Amino acid sequence: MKYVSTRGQAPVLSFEEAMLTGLARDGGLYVPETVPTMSADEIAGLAGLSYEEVAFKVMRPFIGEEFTDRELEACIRHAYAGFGHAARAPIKQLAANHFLLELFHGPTLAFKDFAMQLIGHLFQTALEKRGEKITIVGATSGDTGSAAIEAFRGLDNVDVFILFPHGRVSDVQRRQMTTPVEGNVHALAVDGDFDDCQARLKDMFNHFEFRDAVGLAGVNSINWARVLAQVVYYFTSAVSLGAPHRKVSFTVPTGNFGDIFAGYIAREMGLPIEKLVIATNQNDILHRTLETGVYAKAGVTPSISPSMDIQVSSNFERALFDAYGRDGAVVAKQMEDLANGEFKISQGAMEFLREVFNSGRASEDETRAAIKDVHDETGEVICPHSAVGVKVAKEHLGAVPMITLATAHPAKFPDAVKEACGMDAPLPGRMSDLFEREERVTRVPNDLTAIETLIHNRTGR
Ligand SMILES: Cc1ncc(COP(=O)(O)O)c(C=O)c1O
Ligand SMILES: N[C@@H](CCOP(=O)(O)O)C(=O)O
Repeated sequence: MKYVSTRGQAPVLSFEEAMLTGLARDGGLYVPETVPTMSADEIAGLAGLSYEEVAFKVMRPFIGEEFTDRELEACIRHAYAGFGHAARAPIKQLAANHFLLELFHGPTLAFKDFAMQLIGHLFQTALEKRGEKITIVGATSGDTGSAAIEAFRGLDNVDVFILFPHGRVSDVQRRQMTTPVEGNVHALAVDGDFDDCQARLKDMFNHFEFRDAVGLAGVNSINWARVLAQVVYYFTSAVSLGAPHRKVSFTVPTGNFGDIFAGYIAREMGLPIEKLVIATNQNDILHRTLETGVYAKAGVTPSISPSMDIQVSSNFERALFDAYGRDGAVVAKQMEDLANGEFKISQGAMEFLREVFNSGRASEDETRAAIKDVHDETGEVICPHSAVGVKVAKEHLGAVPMITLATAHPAKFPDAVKEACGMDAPLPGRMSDLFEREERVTRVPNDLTAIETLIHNRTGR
């Protein structure tokens, strides 16, 4: 299996190379040259298998010979062993035709653990064989950072630097990043928003002298391996509701477009998904784009679902690449236009996107109302991101079962949850002393040179 860049100018890589490389050297994102498919019989054969067994069958065709079957099996087994639910991604019924896919039973209580725990083990396996040391830099609006730190803390051959927007993540999210004691973990609070953090990260990847000196690697959904690991729960949940004999739809709370793009890949592989619904909060650039055909930045407004406070939605580039018939030059031009604030998508590409994706948005009040309604109707307490999903999903319910992704545990956002439905959302016992632990964080300006200098100094590279 080979991987190509969405901008068409970077070297074609293997899975392992693409995983260790992160952002392509032409600024694009790696995608598989062709997407392997599964027949209806193969999908039907997933019924009754464990999450780990499905993960192996779904991911194996994307992963080259650099990982043996044994190595891949071991990585998958270790990745999910620490999850707090035997099913890993259990499903709950909310209404007759509406289901909630709980993706928050991993160690840091958000869906990011599904991919991050796995790539932690894949990176380790690859780096040990190669005898290499790397510097991971991640940008986070709250959840990717804690999941990355959890997956890579204490490793000798990895330093991990996480850029998060100062004052714009929840207290629980911040403390998950700032309280680990391991010396290879560096939490950096940036004076800016998530888009600034992600832009500085991409600047570092595009600064080849720095990139090569520190051995830069990325674990944001820039990294194809992150997206791949997220494809698995689309299969487990759809099959548990009767796929491939029965179609399903998904609503996905969306920010950086990685999670819903994983659903798109599942659909391309042959999973019978009728609708993939993009659910945005008040930072609704993706919903507006689907409606108008113009991707226009409008500034980020902080919300009660802070992990989705994003305007530059990185993985949308992967969808555009397919929408434009895999023409990297067109994608590169659109991304160049975005630097000036917006780009217009062609009619043909919009038809492609609208064929696959639906969309909706939830205001702050609608998000709070969805938390309350779900609690009143089912007794479940959900997080604000999941509530954005539920609100939008309800507008798209039909004959086909709808699965809404519950992307984080409510305990990560206790204030918003309490205000919305009056319920406390306590942290699980193993984290109950989170607010007594000492924080270690460095405040940094939104400035490439300052951040690169800090990383040079801390790593000695
Ligand atoms: C809790 C939560 N929900 C939803 C999202 C959106 O996911 P994506 O960025 O993959 O669209 C994120 C992060 O982005 C998140 O942390
Ligand atoms: N919501 C994310 C933003 C980064 O997303 P990623 O999937 O590209 O890593 C976060 O919590 O950090």
